[in-house]
Amino acid sequence: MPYYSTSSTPPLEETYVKLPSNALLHQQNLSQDNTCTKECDIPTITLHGLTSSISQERTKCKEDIAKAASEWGIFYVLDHGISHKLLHVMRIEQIRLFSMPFEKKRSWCGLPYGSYRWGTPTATCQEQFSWSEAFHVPLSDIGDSSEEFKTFREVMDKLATDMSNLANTIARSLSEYLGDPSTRCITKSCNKSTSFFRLNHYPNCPFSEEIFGLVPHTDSSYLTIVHPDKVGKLQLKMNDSKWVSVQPKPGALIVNIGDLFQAWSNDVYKSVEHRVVPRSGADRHSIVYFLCPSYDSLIGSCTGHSPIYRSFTFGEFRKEVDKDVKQLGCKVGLPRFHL
Ligand SMILES: O=C(O)CCC(=O)C(=O)O
Ligand SMILES: [Fe+2]
Repeated sequence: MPYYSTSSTPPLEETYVKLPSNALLHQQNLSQDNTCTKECDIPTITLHGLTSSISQERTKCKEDIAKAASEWGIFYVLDHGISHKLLHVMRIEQIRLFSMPFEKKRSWCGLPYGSYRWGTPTATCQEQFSWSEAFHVPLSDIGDSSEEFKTFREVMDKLATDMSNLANTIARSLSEYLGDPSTRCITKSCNKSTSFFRLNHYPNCPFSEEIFGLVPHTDSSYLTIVHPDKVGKLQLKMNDSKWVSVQPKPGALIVNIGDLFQAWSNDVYKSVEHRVVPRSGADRHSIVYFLCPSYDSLIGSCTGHSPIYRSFTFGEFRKEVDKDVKQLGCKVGLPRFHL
């Protein structure tokens, strides 16, 4: 019987050690300049300001969000309106899901077929491998109606509604700040059924010094909302190419700008490159909501003149990303659409 058939852990180690190491990528990833040396205090936005009865406070909050999105591409939000109890219950369901036998997770687990991913099937070397497993849950289809996943579905559905409202509130604020009449297009084209959740699990890793939990990437969304657990390990790339770590902040969610907002805003808002490093001695979990439009939605520049990227549909973008990942082992993303 293969060792993993009754274990919940996917065969990450067997797969990783069989891959060759790429000396050049290894050097780039782990060189002195690239090593994460410090913690970073990203901006914190208290969202209460957006609904204040005082107009100056609403304007100030909008400005703060836009400033954080353009200078950092990532920020904490407090007063986000998502119940801590709901997030806690979701976390319990998440841990229960990942603790199921690997074979069960792989084969079905009550979610749409293909929701479960582990490692990096397209990796051609160790440096492209992610030491993690994930469930991608499209919100149009939260899974079958079996009794075993009833609570999971109910909690996920409630959280999806709340996350969708939060994501749309932030997206609306960011787009209104740039003052474009097409503002409504963003929030109109993104709804609960076009966005998705990713539940991430980073198992305890014996090679934590030399491997990624999630390889460096930008998100292919308008924006992303992350609910990390207490284990840090999320890192972002600063303008000087140095990696810094973003610690979880009690009560806060982390919002990061994705590629679509960067394209739409003509590079005003930054889709920040980030990665997760695994930890030896502890597992890590995160719940991630990606605000995405329907595949046929056109992403054009809001400025209308001197656009940096050609217009593209979200479907086209995803297709390009999938092709690059298959052929090159990594995503190219927005540079493919540069004019
Ligand atoms: O686990 C995290 O903190 C971040 C996950 C992430 O970047 C992603 O799922 O795209
Ligand atoms: Fe990400």
